[in-house]
Amino acid sequence: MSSKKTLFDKVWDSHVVEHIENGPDVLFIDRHLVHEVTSPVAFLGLKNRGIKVLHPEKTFATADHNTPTINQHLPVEDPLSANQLKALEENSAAYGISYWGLGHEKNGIVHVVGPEYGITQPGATIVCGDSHTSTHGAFGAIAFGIGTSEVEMVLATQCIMQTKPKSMRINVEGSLNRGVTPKDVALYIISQLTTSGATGYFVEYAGQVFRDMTMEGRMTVCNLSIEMGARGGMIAPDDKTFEYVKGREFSPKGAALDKAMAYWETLYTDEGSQFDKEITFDASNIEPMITFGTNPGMGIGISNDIPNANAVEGGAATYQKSLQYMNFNEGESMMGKPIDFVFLGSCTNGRIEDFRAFTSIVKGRKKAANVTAWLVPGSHQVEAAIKKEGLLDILNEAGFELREPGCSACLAMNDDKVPAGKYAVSTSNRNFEGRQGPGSRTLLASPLVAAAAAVTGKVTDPRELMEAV
Ligand SMILES: CC(C)[C@@](O)(CC(=O)O)C(=O)O
Ligand code: SF4
Repeated sequence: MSSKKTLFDKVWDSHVVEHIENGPDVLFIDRHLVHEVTSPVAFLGLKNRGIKVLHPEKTFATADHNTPTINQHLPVEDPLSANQLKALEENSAAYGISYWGLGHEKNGIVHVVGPEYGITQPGATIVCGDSHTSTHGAFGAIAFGIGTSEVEMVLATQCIMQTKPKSMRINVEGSLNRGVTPKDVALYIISQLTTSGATGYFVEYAGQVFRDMTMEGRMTVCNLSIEMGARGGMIAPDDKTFEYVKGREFSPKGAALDKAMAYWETLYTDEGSQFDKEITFDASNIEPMITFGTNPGMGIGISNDIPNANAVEGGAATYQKSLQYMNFNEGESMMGKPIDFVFLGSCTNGRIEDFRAFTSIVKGRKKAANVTAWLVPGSHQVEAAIKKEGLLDILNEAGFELREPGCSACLAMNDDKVPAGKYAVSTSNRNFEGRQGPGSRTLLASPLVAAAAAVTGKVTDPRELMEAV
């Protein structure tokens, strides 16, 4: 048995409380993030069994899915949303869990505020009743989504039973071309692997492209791991990671930080470690991406034409159904297709870096008259940074308004829904049928592509609008 270990092995093995013979491992969970959608039934389970939350100090709740993104100071009108939010507030109070509800200065999308407040740390195990929990892997944590019954298990025991996934390393070597963002890297990888290409694996992203990325960019990539079926995704922590984490409210300080750093600096894959699967891509092959179908794997480089059915895994019938829903045809170019909505936000691309990118394109231009644009910061910290950096003035000048934090139009669980038949260029992570509202048609893309569409009113290559370098 080789003593060489992958990053994933190191973190996983250091959290195994018990191994069940021919069964799963029992993992200790360092941080448990909670939101209003997948927690009510879990808390009810605790109540029915008369047990309490074992580690409330390791559990953090925020409201994000059902929240309106305007007039958050007013009562929530939608009765279902109001009930969900009220239940989370009451459960958090009953079980002694910190709750960042509507109007709280720390409120925001769960996968945005976790890192912002230092809850997310290298080498930790982090779970949430949400498949985009993989976001936190950007810090070298093992972070993954769990179901409601597992939420209850973690609340009660701070542990979870998990079968160890296989390990995959995805390398992207070289440097990104102009106009290519971390979102494009992720959509490109998913288009190559398909939505099931990493099923059963936990992925480590490695190579120059990820080393060169900011923490926000790394979070975007890890966030999308689930969209190729992976259990999670992670990137080895480095000085960029440590600088991001240090000084945040819940990150270690003083001697505790020195101790943590000693552990964090061991978090890398040993030279010569073996992965169950390893794939390498060349960054020079990646251009701005856009999806044309109804799963995140149905993406193409923006200058390419929609591929024909037999070129696509999953069968011609499924593919045709998808094109029918989108009212697109094989062989068509995406460029120039008229769009109706633009959504900048979500746990994938709702951070300050995303608003900087969007603003860089719309600066000095005007929102297209036929476009409804929703610009939704991932948190109040992002909102404050947008204002502090003067981005809001530029956005307002271009005809855009900034909303208040929340999941918003990423999914149709709040007031922000895209009407049936309308096309939305969206910086979120899912383009399933009806994801943004019944009959809505989602084109997943980067903040640059979203901005280019917002000012032209149609699918546009952002490189045509970028300052010549
Ligand atoms: C549906 C919602 C709760 C969710 O956050 C769930 C998830 O990501 O698992 C999503 O974005 O699909
Ligand atoms: S922003 Fe979208 S993907 Fe992320 S947690 Fe909210 S609903 Fe889920």
